[in-house]
Amino acid sequence: MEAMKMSKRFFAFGISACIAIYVAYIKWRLDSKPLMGATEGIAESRGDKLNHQAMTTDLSVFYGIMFDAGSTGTRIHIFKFTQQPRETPKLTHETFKALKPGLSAYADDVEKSAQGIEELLEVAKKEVPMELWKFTPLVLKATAGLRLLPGEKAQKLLDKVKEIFQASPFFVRDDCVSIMNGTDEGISAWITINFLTGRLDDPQKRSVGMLDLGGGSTQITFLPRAEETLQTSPAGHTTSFQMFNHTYKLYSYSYLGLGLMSARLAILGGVEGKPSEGEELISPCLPPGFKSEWQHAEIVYKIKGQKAGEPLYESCSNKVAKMLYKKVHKAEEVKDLDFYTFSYYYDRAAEAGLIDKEKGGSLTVSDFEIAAKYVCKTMEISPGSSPFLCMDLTYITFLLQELGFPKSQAFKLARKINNVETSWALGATFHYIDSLNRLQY
Ligand SMILES: O=c1[nH]cnc2c1ncn2[C@@H]1O[C@H](COP(=O)(O)OP(=O)(O)O)[C@@H](O)[C@H]1O
Ligand SMILES: [Ca+2]
Repeated sequence: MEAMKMSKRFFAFGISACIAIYVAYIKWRLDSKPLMGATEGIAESRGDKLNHQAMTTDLSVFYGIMFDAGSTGTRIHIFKFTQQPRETPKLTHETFKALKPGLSAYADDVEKSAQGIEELLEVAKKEVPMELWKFTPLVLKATAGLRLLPGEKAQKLLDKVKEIFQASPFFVRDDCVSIMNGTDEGISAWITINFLTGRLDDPQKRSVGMLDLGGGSTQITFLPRAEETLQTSPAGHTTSFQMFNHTYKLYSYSYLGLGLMSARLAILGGVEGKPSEGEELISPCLPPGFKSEWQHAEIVYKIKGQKAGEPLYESCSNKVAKMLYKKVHKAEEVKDLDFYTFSYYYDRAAEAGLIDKEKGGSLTVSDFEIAAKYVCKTMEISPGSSPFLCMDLTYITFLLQELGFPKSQAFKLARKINNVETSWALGATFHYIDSLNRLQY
């Protein structure tokens, strides 16, 4: 149902507007590569005649501000676009700043959420020239953290942010603050990665798939080549949208509760939103004899490792396999496609020393498995400084296989491409600017 509504919404962007904007994207991508990061020397239009409608006509410089209210943190992305008269816009720069914890951490003290939002807005004020503030769209989209909160609590947080946004000097519409649905999240990230890797200009060119592992939810999005994939997908796992005179039918699904932090809780045997009241959560994935506290979604849990028996990796994988049992749809086709992985896939690979923290790299499912076995083995002797690493790597190893990836499958891990964060934020900004442009017609 959600995906159906989503597809309609995407269609509702308007076919003509979509074609226009994506022709612009494609030309922009082609033109922008050499310009990435090189913003100096570009004349900035600062006249008072600037107005919102002029965004795609007269302006030589414009900006878009996207807040990502994730379950573990809030991040601002400030995108700078340049556009010469009668030419297509180019993405020339991104400014990024992240704060922890996520917005959902303030569910019981909404006023406290203001400080972080205001701090990030200050970054935008520094970055965007003052005379462009009132033409610069400001948007916040929340993901799993707010999806997992009771509706009323989430709404209060959104209302607070909206109040702050409306008092800001930026351009805000009524829809400036919202909870994004999981399919939009996956599609937006898919657009980002295919845009940044230059695959959006040619529908014949093989697109790449996208895997995002957040704190609360995880997404898989790809463009199936086999009709069978679409036909055999469960309801709600496919969606379509119009792009560059082409209808893209994507496989996109977001698993709420299978983000890494939510998965930890499930593996520990806890229930989201319910304190365990003095009771200890004992896990076969934690180092034997290890005892500590773990905070998740504002609740502090007492946690403990199970007594040594089986090797840690063995006992942990049994638990993880049970936790994931029948929760994830295996799409056969994924093994024939190239995928980029984001967020915690990247962070945990970097923490385990599998990739360079800055440069990223390429890894197979087996690499995660070998690292999991190695880390779990070392933890049998000493918990070390990352007591969750055995659990996290084991979970990633199993999740990837549950999603249908064979052990030999290689993934690309990139935090940034051309100095732009690989996240759903850029794709979602495209959509938003597109919807603003539509208002002109
Ligand atoms: O734009 C980004 N740049 C770098 N890392 C990001 C970005 N967005 C999310 N992450 C990473 O995502 C993970 C947390 O996911 P998040 O808090 O977004 O949960 P959610 O997507 O389930 O709401 C962390 O590893 C965080 O570093
Ligand atoms: Ca996220």
